[in-house]
Amino acid sequence: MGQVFEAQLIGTGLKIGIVVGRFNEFLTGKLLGGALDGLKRHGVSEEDIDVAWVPGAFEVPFIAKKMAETKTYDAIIGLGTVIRGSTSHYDYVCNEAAKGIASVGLSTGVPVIFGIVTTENIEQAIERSGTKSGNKGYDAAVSAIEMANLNRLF
Ligand SMILES: Nc1c(NC[C@H](O)[C@H](O)[C@H](O)CO)[nH]c(=O)[nH]c1=O
Ligand SMILES: CC(=O)[C@@H](O)COP(=O)(O)O
Repeated sequence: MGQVFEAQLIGTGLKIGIVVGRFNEFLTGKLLGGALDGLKRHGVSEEDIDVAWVPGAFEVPFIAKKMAETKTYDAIIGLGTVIRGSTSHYDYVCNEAAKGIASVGLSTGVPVIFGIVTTENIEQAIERSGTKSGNKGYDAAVSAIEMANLNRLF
């Protein structure tokens, strides 16, 4: 076997950008709280975390790209909550957010984490924002630390 690359979950010294959608703010605020908790518990200093609010999940990739292009962040976390309504709007917002986040990471070389909750209804969103299914913001923070450290190995 060749080398095995596996990163530590140690956030000391990492600089992290967070982009969070204001749409459904009563839930995205909880995701942001979870992300901040996850980063700080793993050693990221508060002054090394920058937060940018955008109107909704659709706009997350645009500002994530701006942040990534500064080359000052070790990883960027995109947070948002998209809840299906009665039209096709949901699909457009989710698809662009997912595609955009993936594309920013690949084009800039800075890991961008997909912390967008996409649900069929509000109950599912609440469950993933700090209640029975945990907090997807916290999970995104842990992924950001892992990817930032893994990225340094290549
Ligand atoms: N319906 C949701 C949206 N919609 C707004 C879009 O994200 C965007 O801000 C608007 O179309 C202007 O470009 N955003 C969410 O984050 N969550 C939703 O459920
Ligand atoms: C995901 C959304 O954009 C959603 O809030 C839109 O709801 P609707 O499809 O009922 O307009």
